Amino acid sequence: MPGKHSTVLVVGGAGYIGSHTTLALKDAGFATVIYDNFSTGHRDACFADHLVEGDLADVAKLTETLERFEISSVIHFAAMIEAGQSMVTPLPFFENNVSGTVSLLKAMLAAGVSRIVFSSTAAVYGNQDGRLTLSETLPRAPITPYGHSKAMVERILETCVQAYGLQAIALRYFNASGADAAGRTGERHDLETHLIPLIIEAARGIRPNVKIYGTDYDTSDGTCIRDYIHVSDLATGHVAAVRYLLDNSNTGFQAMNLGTGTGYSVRQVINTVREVSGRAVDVVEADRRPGDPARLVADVAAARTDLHWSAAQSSLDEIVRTAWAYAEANLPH
Ligand SMILES: NC(=O)c1ccc[n+]([C@@H]2O[C@H](COP(=O)([O-])OP(=O)(O)OC[C@H]3O[C@@H](n4cnc5c(N)ncnc54)[C@H](O)[C@@H]3O)[C@@H](O)[C@H]2O)c1
Ligand SMILES: O=c1ccn([C@@H]2O[C@H](COP(=O)(O)OP(=O)(O)O[C@H]3O[C@H](CO)[C@@H](O)[C@H](O)[C@H]3O)[C@@H](O)[C@H]2O)c(=O)[nH]1
Repeated sequence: MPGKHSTVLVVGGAGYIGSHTTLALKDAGFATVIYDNFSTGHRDACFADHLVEGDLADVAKLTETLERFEISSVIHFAAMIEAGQSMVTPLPFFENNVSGTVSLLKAMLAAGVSRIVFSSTAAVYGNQDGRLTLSETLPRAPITPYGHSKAMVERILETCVQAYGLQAIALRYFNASGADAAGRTGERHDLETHLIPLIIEAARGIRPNVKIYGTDYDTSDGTCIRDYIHVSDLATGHVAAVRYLLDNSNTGFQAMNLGTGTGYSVRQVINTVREVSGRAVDVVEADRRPGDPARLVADVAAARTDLHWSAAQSSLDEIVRTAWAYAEANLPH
C-alpha cells in the first residue's frame, strides 16, 4: 500500500480516462484530489476524496491546491483531445495543451512537487510507414496540431527534468476504449468523435450509420489500423507509473507506450460491435479524415520492463462488451 505523502492530484480527473484512473488509484490505496474545469468532464464522474474546480491557466489556484493537499505526484490528463478538430482550429489546442501544462509546471515548482505523469499519445509518432509497431526510440513526427501539442509538452518535460530535477513519465496511449467493468463510469464525450462509441450509437439506432473514413489505405482491408486499449488497463498503467516515480529517484524523463501490441482495422471493429450487440450497423464509406495515420500499433516492451505493466482486459471483445453495457445502462436511447 502507498505510504505517507501519497496523495495524487488528478488534473482532468472528471474526464473519461481520468475518472477510471481515479477509481484505480483509490483501489490501490492512494488518496486523490481532482482538479478540473468541467469543460468536457462530468461532475458525476468524480471519484476522488476531494474536488477542486479550477482551470489549468490558474497558477495560483493550482499552487494552493498542491500545497493544501500535500500532493506527492500529479497525473495530468487535462487537454483538448480531438486530432481531427485540431486541423481546423489549432490555436486552442496549443493554448490549453501547451500553455496549460506550463502553468501546471510553474505551480509544481512553486509548491515543491516534483513528480508528474503526463497523458501523451500515439499521435506523436505521425505516419511511420512500413513499421508494424512503434517504439519509443523513434523520433517524434506528429502530423496534426494536436500531436504537435503533445510532442511539445514532452520536450518541455525533458527540459524541465534537466533544469529543475523533476521526474516525468509521458504515457503515450494508443486508442482508449471500453468502460469500467462494474459500470461506475464510461466514455461520455459530449461531442463524440471516437470510433467505438459512434459505432455503438449506430447499433443502438441513435445515428443512422457510421462512416468509414477512408477505404484506400495500404492496409489489409483498406481501412485504418489502431491499437485499442481498455481504459481500465490505462488506469492501472497510471498507478504503476506513479509507484515507479515514488519508488525510484532520479528517473528523469521517460516516454512509454500504453497499448496492446495488436492492431484492428475499422471494419474489424465494426464487425465486433455487430457480433457483441447482435444488432445491425449500417456503414457509409467516406473520404479519408485529414490527419489520420494509416496504422498506429504499440511496441509494448518498455512499459512491461519498467512498470511491470501489460494490458490485461483489452481483447477487442471485452472492450466492446464493456462499452456496449455502459451505453445501454447510461446513455440516451
Ligand atoms: N481518449 C483517447 O483515446 C486518448 C488517447 C491518447 C491520449 N489521450 C489523452 O488523454 C487525456 C484524457 O483524455 P480523455 O479522453 O479522458 O478526455 P476528456 O475530455 O474526457 O477529459 C479531459 C478532462 O480535462 C478537463 N480539462 C480540459 N481542459 C482543462 C483545463 N484547461 N483546466 C482544467 N481541466 C481541464 C476536462 O474538463 C475533462 O474532465 C488527454 O490529455 C488526451 O489528449 C486520450
Ligand atoms: O466515425 C468514425 C470515426 C473514426 N473513424 C476511424 O477510426 C479510427 C480511430 O479514430 P478515433 O476513434 O477518432 O481515434 P484516433 O483518431 O485514432 O485518435 C484517438 O487515439 C489517439 C491515439 O492513437 C489519441 O491521441 C486521440 O486523442 C484519440 O482521439 C481512425 O482511423 C478514424 O479514421 C472512422 O472511420 N469513422
